[in-house]
Amino acid sequence: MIHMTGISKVYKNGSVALSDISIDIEKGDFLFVVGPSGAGKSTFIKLIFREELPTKGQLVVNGRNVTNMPLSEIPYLRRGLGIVFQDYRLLPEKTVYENVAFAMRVIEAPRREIQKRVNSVMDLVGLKDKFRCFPNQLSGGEQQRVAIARAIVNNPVVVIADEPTGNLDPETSWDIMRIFERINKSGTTIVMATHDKTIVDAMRKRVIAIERGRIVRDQVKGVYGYED
Ligand SMILES: Nc1ncnc2c1ncn2[C@@H]1O[C@H](COP(=O)(O)OP(=O)(O)OP(=O)(O)O)[C@@H](O)[C@H]1O
Repeated sequence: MIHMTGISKVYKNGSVALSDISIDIEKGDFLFVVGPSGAGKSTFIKLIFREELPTKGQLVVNGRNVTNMPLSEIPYLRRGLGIVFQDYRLLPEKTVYENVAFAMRVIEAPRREIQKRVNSVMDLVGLKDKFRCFPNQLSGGEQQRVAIARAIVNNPVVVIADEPTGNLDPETSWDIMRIFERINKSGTTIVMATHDKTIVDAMRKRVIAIERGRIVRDQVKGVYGYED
């Protein structure tokens, strides 16, 4: 599903974000990426959706070699991925319905199919009564639900999330994590960078810890492993 071999990332200013990372993430995995601030977690996530290119190494995502991918193929790579950010990144001038439907319009799905699918994912995230709202009329937790609905509307094989509960209170964070767990139960791979110790310790999923750009721990039913 996602295979990294000897991946390093050095930014233009000389910052070494990742050094010689190798990891295999398989279909259905639920992977937490933890580690101190500045360790390389966001860079790890950004490489997967080709927001950044590795400086060295091989990266294959959903059977596509990301390392030497022409720019014209990036949209096809991203169609197989759902991406969720800490700050939601919804389109402010579009309604909730349009924010979610937009991802399907881009791939020119038929109108009826869009309606059916948007209904179904909005149901899954528990937001059916907010179709006509604009993002600024929603709470942070609700906005993140919309962002998750948008991420999964095209049935991605992998959902990657960078600190999706970073701006949310503990109770709302749990609501969001239960949605991710449901998505994972249907066979979708989840890769999530997080600083949320309580959630990681309670969920006992696969955990990798990154420190100074290296994977220093890879556990099957892992724990957060750092103080808050
Ligand atoms: N665009 C960039 N240009 C230069 N250096 C960068 C860039 N993005 C990240 N870095 C550097 O790369 C290193 C890893 O950063 P990264 O954002 O991946 O860490 P992180 O583990 O996600 O941190 P946090 O938990 O604080 O979000 C840091 O030293 C950071 O300063």
